[in-house]
Parts: sequence; structure tokens; C-alpha cells
Amino acid sequence: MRRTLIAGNWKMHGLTADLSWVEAFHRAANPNAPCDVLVCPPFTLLAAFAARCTDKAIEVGAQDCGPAATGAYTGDVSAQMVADCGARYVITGHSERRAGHGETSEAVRTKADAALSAGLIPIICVGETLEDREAGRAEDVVSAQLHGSVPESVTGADVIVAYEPVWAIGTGRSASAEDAQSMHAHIREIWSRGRPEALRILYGGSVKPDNSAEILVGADVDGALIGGASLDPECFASIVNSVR
Ligand SMILES: O=C(CO)COP(=O)(O)O
Repeated sequence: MRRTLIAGNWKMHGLTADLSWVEAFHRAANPNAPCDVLVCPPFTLLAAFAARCTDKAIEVGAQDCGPAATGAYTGDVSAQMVADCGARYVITGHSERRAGHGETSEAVRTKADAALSAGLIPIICVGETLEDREAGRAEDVVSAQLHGSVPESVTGADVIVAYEPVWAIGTGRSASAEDAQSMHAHIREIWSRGRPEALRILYGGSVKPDNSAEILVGADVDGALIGGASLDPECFASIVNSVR
């Protein structure tokens, strides 16, 4: 019932010369892979990237959006502007924004609300640090982030949650398939905003072609949010091709 989503987060990578990624991906990817595919390039490439993906074989998303709809907010990009570029998704509350830009769960919830108002699907990120995990409080931290970051109004089908343990991001050290499944089951169990069975929960953190199939086996693992391995079109296609 929940279709797998394989999503790439390019972070602060990508220039116009990299737009040929789209054609290279299509050459390498199985067009019949049983999953949805999403790429979140930087704002600067959003419209041009979306213009290459009009067949919707690849959906497009942004990596963040401003909380306000419009106004005097120098440097911000609103959810409506993201939608206007042809994107349908937006990542909110990535740990690199929580840690590097001081974003609180409350700020993340405001952004997710702005995304929903603009007709976008927010991908709300949560995840514990290594210190949290070693202290045995990973589930508590994730629960608190989830309750603080998810708007009250959502049902489950209209948002996506990404579980990204901070210690697994860009480190080459992925969570084990068992640990990922266990946290995803916890997230679904505590989901109090409508239909938990409709909620797609992605795992993110050092997903590569050689561990994707194993991680995606988890009953509550509905896809992956991929950083480094999404920059190479063949590598990302291999992950898409590993979906069963
Ligand atoms: O942060 C991530 C995706 O949002 C994960 O990054 P890596 O796949 O590079 O570990």
C-alpha cells in the first residue's frame, strides 16, 4: 500500500553543468522499478531540474523553505516559490539545518505548515546524535522531535518522515537494518496524527548501492533519503534498481 520512495538530497552540490545527471540516470535506471524517485537539488537548480523532469519519472523537491508565504525576508525562499519551480516536495528540519542553523522543532513545524499550505509534501527529518544513542535515549529524542515538528493538521498520507540518525550521515556508518526497522516501527507506533499506516517513513544515513536492499527490507522502511550516493547518477540508479 505504501509505495517505496527513493529520494536524493544533493545538499550544497550541483551546478548547471550537472543537469545532464537526469539523462545519465535514465540511461542507468530500470524504468519499471517499483518505486517513486525524487531528487532535491539546490534552490539554484530547482526550476531547470524540474524542466527536465516533466514526465514525472523523477519528482523534484527543495531542501528547505522559509516559514513565511511572502514578505520582507531577505534570502528566504518560500514554499510557494518552490512549488512555482515545479517541485512537489520539500525537506524540512534536516539535521544539518537543525545543528548548523539553530532550527528548533517549532521552526521546523512552521516550515512544514508553510509547505502544506503551498500544496507541497514536507519530508520532516528527525534523528538522534551518537551521544543520544549511546545514552539510550534515541527513541525519546526522536519522539520529541516528531511531536514538535509535525503540524497538528496532518493525516499521514500528506507528509513523509525521514529518520536520519545524525551519526550515520556522511560517515559511511549506516544504521543496521534492524536498528532502522526498530526506530521506524517506533515512529509509526507513536504517530498520533491520523492514519499511521499511510505514513511513509524514509531511512537516511550512508545508504549506498551495497546496503540499500538490506535496509529497505524492513516492514516499516518505506524508502531512503540519500545524500552522497545520489550525486552520481549511476550510483543512485543502482539503489533504485535494488528496490524489490
Ligand atoms: O543526510 C542525508 C540525506 O538527507 C544522508 O547523507 P549521506 O547519504 O551522505 O549519509
